[in-house]
This record gives sequence, C-alpha cells and structure tokens, in this order.
Amino acid sequence: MPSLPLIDISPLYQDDDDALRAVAQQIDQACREWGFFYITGHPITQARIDAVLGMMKDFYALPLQEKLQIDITHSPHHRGYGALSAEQLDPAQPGDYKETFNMGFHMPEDHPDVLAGKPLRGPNRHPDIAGWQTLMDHHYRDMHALSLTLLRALAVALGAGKDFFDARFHEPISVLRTIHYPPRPEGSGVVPHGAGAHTDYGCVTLLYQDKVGGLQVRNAQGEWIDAPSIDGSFVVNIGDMMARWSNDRYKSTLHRVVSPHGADRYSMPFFAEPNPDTVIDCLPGCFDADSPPKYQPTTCSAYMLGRFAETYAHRRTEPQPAG
Ligand SMILES: O=C(O)CCC(=O)C(=O)O
Ligand SMILES: [Fe+2]
Repeated sequence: MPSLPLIDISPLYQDDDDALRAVAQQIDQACREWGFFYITGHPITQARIDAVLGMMKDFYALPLQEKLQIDITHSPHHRGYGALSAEQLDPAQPGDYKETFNMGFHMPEDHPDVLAGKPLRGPNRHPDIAGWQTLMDHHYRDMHALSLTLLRALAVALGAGKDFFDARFHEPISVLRTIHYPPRPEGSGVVPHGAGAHTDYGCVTLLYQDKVGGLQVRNAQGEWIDAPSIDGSFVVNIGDMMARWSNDRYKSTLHRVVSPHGADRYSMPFFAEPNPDTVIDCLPGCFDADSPPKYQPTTCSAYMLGRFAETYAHRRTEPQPAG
C-alpha cells in the first residue's frame, strides 16, 4: 500500500526561486493526492521539541483542579486547558479520550480588537509553571514562521504569487495545541476514541507526534492507513479552509487517533489559520467555466466559530462574542 509522501523542505531556506518551485511542485502533488505529507529539513530542533514535551508532561501531571484554573470552556477566546471529553471531533462518537492545552496569537485585554469583542482575540492563559510561558511563546513564533514558509510554497503551487498568504497571516488566529492521550482503560470492553475521525478546519496543520503511534489517515480508497512517527519530521495536512480556497483541488482528508494501549501518547499540532477578517474565496487559478467555485465566500472567523460549535458542547449554548 503506498504510504504518505515525505518532502525535504530545506530548499525553501535557500532564497532561490527555482528551489521554491521544485518543492512547491512536490507539495502540489501531495496535496492533490493525499492532503497529507511528512516534512523534514525544517529548522525546529529536537532539543526544542524535547523541552516542550518535558513542560507539557509536567503540566498534564498536575491535579485536575489546578489544570481547570485555565479551563477552555470558560474562555471566549478558546485558550487554555481542555479536559477529557471536552472535545468531540466525531459527533457520532463519545467525547475524545484526550486532554489538551491551546494557545494562540496573544493580544492583551486592552488591545482595541479585544475591547471590541472580536471573536477569538484575547490573551493567552498559561499555567503557573516556571519557564512555561517563555518557552511556549518562543515555540509559537517559530511554528508560525515555519507555517509561513510552507504557505509560500503552497501559494506558488496554487498560482497565487508567493506572498499571497503573508499579508493574511500577520495577526493570525493560528493555534498551538499540546495533546495528552492517556492509555485506554482496559477491561471495560469499550475502546474510547483518542481523537474521533475529523478533518481540520484551518489552512494547514503541522503535527509533531511522539513515537507511540495511533494517527491514522483515510486514503482515497476509504481505507485507514497508519501514519507513524518519523524521526525529525512533522506531519502536514490540508484543512477545510485551504480546501475551500483551492476549490477542492487540495484535499482536506479525514484522520483520527486510536487511543493508545498501555502508554501515554503526546502530540503537538500547530493549526495555521489566517487573520480573522480574511475572506476565504475561491482563488483565481482554481476555477474556470468547467469547474466553477463550489463554495460561498466566508471569513476565517465566521467559519472557525461555526466549526467549534459543532465539536465543543459549551460553544453551542454560550452566546458567541460579537464581531
Ligand atoms: O494527535 C494527533 O496525532 C492528531 C491530532 C489531530 O488530528 C487534531 O488535533 O486535529
Ligand atoms: Fe486533526
């Protein structure tokens, strides 16, 4: 069975347009066929990943009451700690057997957008662990930079001009998330879902996963294939907003996480999502008379809020922030 493509993106750091086009061509093919691929040759070091993993293990080991000090269900900006079952990625299944920490693009309480109640804008909420905030802020900035490097290649691949996404991502609502999947409870006969089958909502996701395994991707034949961890890589996948932007030229592919057996699993997706007012409309090179635009234009924030309401129970009942 063919496995997911692996692309070395180091040529993107050469400041050479031919090298950019060569990588863009490989990414284009991977996004049309799979919507999923691995990248190597990126600048995030193993030492950084290990530092973040160490911090997150300390955080998840805290008593629940302490983690709930930054409960995401009390955050209009969707930041902080999500307890087991807070998210239900597959609405046909029970809540996901995982706990999470979400952070985004930090905006202080007195920022005009926050005062105006713009959705998904606000300050991050961090646990009180020495060194946590400095490390996570640093990692968020580096993952944002990596996502922009990839988005330049995607823009070239889509014929949009290499800077197309830069202006749309200068104050993004991208989310850095850490996830802990506890070992599944044995003996009850019920196997919980680590993460139910879903597509991601944003543009691209860059995922670090540890060696435990469990990520599965649905291929074009409808079969679930394993996407195991590969040393030094991130798994990259296209989200629904990019599928809309590209008129489904690029696939937003179903994936899920099988709850681990007898081991804790840790992962870290970075969801690249543009500035909230960005209009998501079919790109000029992605439609013609034979294949007209399939989707109505929307904005990034309208789209995201709609999707969160489908997967977080507390977001269906709470009034949504205006804006
Ligand atoms: O933890 C993983 O490997 C994948 C998580 C995921 O798909 C998500 O959070 O959207
Ligand atoms: Fe996902």
